[in-house]
Amino acid sequence: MSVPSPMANDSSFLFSGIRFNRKKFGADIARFQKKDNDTDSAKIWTVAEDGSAKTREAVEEKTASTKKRKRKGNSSENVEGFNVFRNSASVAQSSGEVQADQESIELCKKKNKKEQNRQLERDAIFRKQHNIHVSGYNVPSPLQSFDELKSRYRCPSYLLRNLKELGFREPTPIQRQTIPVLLDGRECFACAPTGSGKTLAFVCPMLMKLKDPEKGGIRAVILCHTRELSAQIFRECKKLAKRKKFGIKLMTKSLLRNADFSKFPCDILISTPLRLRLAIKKKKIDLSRVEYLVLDESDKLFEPELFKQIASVLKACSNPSIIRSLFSATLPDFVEDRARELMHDAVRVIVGRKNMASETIKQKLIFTGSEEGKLLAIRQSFAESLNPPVLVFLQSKERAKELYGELAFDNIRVDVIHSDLSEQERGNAVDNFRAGKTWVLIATDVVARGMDFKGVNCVINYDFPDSASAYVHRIGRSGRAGRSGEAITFYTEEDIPLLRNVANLMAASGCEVPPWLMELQKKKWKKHRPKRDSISTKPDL
Ligand SMILES: Nc1ncnc2c1ncn2[C@@H]1O[C@H](COP(=O)(O)OP(=O)(O)OP(=O)(O)O)[C@@H](O)[C@H]1O
Repeated sequence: MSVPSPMANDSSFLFSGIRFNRKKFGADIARFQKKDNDTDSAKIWTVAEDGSAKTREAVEEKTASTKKRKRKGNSSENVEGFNVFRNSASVAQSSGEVQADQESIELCKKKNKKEQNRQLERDAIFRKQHNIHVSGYNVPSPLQSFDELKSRYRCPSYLLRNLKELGFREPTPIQRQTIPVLLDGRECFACAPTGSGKTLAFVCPMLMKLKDPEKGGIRAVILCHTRELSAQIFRECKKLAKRKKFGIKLMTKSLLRNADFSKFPCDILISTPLRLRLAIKKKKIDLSRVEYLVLDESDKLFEPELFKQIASVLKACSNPSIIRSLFSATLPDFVEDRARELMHDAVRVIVGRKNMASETIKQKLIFTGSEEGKLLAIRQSFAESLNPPVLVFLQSKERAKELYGELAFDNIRVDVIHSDLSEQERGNAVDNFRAGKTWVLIATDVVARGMDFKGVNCVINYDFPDSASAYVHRIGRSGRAGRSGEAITFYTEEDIPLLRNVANLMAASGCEVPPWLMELQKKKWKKHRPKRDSISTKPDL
């Protein structure tokens, strides 16, 4: 079939292969030309640089010169071009013309379909290589590289430069898939291992979508469960937004107390649910313009004690075109169910297997017999080979304080973090650990999730974790961003019923587990916080 040049007559190329009586339908041609010179329908078929006729999409892909358009609508747009003309009452095409017309549409559809299928195959292979699993309608292709952010999505150069300066050469699997999903305006819930770059996976598309700073209210909200994690995400946002004057705010105690939220220009607000709920209730903060909402560590946020606060934030974010996304390294079924209820047409993205520990962590179980045995074991381990930074987790703040009391006088730089400390003290503990001033940080689960302490060599579960997700998140403070790490879990008699559960998690992430452990009976996790003997060796006063 020959393709007339689009230059000869603006409408002629629409009817390639059709004999058309121009004299008879002159009036309609004139009307059509006038109206649709610039519409999508008039540009469905165009001539590529090599002179061949291609769909608009194919040419755009090749030259990457025009702005991204919604793919969804393309096929209907194709047909619409013809419909506009056909519906004109004055047109009465002969049956031959109609047939040729339809053949041309069919051919075009077939070509499109073939190319779409090929792309789907390429995407499936690429996802398999990167262990990405998706479900949902019409999931966009994963990113091959950060450069594709520019060619496919016109990523501004400040952001590409910042990515480069931060040393991010290749997107991680979760970034490869969720960035295009969010840039396509789709809601999503995502699960990927600890330390796999989920923060960038939601901050990068958010900055791209916000485009430029504005002063008309709060445009994006990131919620996470602790102040420490909020502060960390705030810093990451600032680094990624460098050279662009976005209003990025952290909901601190003083902001909550002093800010006039009626005049609050803010592009991105990062907060814990509790503080944002207080701001909604007491300060009447307006979230009705929020376009993007991220729930980080979403499974934690959906737990009963935080859900009430989350619910009031979700309600206040009343913009009907809001894009919401959920991220975590653990995604229990009840959170998936909630996500499906909450979101429209959401895409589900899982990297690796759901709820799995990172494969870069060497995991060990040590039987210590008693509380005394634990203290002996940790001292011995530090004496033999203390390789800081080391994080030690305990099941309660009381026990964290007790262990700190024991180790503070050994010759190691040790600190403690728990919820009884002030915001300032907690911040200092985190900063000193990050700066290498503290070698061993004793902690409760307050820093078990999300915290990115670079280069933690070893995590010690002094007290057995209280759930599978606690285990995955705690040990995930080491072995981040592809680095290797180590995790040691002490156990006593009280923990034996749940030993098999941890053994399963270890085996699933590729660790060697003694066969006898795999033969133990599996028990359903319940909040596992047995009453333990005191750690303190000092006599009671
Ligand atoms: N594309 C990338 N290339 C190299 N490093 C990256 C890349 N993206 C993020 N990182 C780095 O990986 C580390 C972990 O990232 P991040 O804290 O976002 O992990 P996460 O998946 O959110 O972990 P968690 O589940 O524990 O919250 C950070 O130090 C971050 O700077």
